[in-house]
Amino acid sequence: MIPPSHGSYPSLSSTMAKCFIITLCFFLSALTHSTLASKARHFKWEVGYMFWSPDCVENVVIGINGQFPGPTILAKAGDTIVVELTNKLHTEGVVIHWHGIRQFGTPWADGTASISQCAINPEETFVYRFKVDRPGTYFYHGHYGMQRSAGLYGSLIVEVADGEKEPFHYDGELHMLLSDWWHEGIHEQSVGLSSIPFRWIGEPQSLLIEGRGQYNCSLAAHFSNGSSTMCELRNTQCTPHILHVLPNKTYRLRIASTTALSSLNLAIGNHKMVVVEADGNYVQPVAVDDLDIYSGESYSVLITTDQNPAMNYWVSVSVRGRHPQTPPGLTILNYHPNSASKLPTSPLPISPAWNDYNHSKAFANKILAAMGSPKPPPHPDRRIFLLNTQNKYNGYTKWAINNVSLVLPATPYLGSMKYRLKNAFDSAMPPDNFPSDYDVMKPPVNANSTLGGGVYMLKFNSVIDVILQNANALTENVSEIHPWHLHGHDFWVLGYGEGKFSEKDEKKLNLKNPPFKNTAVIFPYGWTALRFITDNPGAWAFHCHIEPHLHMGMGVIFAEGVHLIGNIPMDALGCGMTAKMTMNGPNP
Ligand SMILES: O=C1O[C@H]([C@@H](O)CO)C(O)=C1O
Repeated sequence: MIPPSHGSYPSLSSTMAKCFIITLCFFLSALTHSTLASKARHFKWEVGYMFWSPDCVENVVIGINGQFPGPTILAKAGDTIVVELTNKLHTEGVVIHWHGIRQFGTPWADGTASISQCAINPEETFVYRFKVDRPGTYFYHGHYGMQRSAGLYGSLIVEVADGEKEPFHYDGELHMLLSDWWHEGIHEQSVGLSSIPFRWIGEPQSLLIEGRGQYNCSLAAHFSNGSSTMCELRNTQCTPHILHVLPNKTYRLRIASTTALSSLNLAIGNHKMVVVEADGNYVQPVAVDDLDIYSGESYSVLITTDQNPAMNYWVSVSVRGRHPQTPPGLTILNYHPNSASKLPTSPLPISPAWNDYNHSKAFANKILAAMGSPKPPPHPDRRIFLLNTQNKYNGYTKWAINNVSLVLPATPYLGSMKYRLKNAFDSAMPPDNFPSDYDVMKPPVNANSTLGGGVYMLKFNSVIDVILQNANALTENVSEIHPWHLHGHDFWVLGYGEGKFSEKDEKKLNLKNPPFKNTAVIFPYGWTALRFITDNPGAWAFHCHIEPHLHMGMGVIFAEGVHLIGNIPMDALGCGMTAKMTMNGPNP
């Protein structure tokens, strides 16, 4: 018998006690596992370019496992998602962001190139492993360059855990992932954005519903003035995604927008929608005729199929907030047993005028937290004002926040902060405010911005307010919509207001039942007030979800408690100074 290397043999009684404890622990852990049967869901994905006709015109898209949009992930709250992602793009890197998933304890799986990880090189595999802790309607998308615009996206639906119930009833579920589509490829688009003279991407050619649109033809041809032809709809990649329903049932329609640019309005002929969820959080049920959805947002609505069952009905998605040059995206609510090809005889449902901002504001103000939702703390520890302006830098057109246009570093923030690498990014903390005499109603007096990659270092477990302040763009009388998305957290949307935020607006803030969201819009010439708690150690992007705007610098980086994070997987560190560090050891 081999003697123990040190100490004496344990006594019989202590062995028995340990054995008892171990058995008990084993028993308890088995019990916990069986009652909370959370599951790991494994996926193997290959991301690559492929020919595809999203709107009946052949183009190049980024697909996953040969599919566009990418596969839908269905999970239950508490599950662990494991995606082994292999980059088959051949000549460019890739990452995937899991939009709305907070990544508690796994900040390196947030899928943001230069922020949470190094882009995955061609032929390399990166494993995203993270928990979906909360039921809701989510999606995923590329977060490198403009790969989201190229079609790198899909749905991520998290159902309630086994044994749990949703706070509302429904008989069936329908999905609508919304996007916008350009015939010009993303390389031409992004070169245009960073050229002198500036070349804007323009409005999309088509709006897509579940990756399907119809260019140069119309499903509703018989309602237009005869100039557009009927679309060829059978068995093509652009065949509309029909919503099949039975009469007299209630359906949960999960809607998410991953548009690159467009703000959208959704309406269903003859059917009201009852909004019950926004960005993965329950809201006070509210009935609406049409619904605004900005890029980065998701909603669930309930619809009741109580209309004439002999008919089918239009589902229509149209552009708001920008002068539309894109026809509405259409599909059909198909009552069984009608044929899906039986087109509705009623005209398209009425969408509000693209610039009816009062309509949009009224909708935004109707979205309130469901009863029993967590309330915001009464006061912030720190308030950050972020002025959104369109600027110039050396003749290039940019977007800037407090006059700083974001440029991402070669080494992802998360790694350089965790390992305290010197000079890995801009050490200057960006400003918490902008000059008090700045006139938000006029183009910038001095349009020159600076470039920066500094970080807002936030105290861990503190309450942060962000006042997003919109302003006039470079052209007079133009102020645009920007939907802002926060990674790693939800925030309370305390309110929307007009003009420049001032002290008197303080009392307008809703501290009673503000919705908890991850994306919130700023209206032209307005402000939006947000509050969140820095409870998630990591480095997190906060940015305009309009992809070309982010590409032009419209974002900031927040970081909190990075010293508390666990070991970052090596595969996330293979670039910049973290790559050197893994070869040579950290800086002294
Ligand atoms: O960033 C943008 O640039 C154009 C325009 O401002 C200049 O062409 C536009 O509409 C944007 O949203």
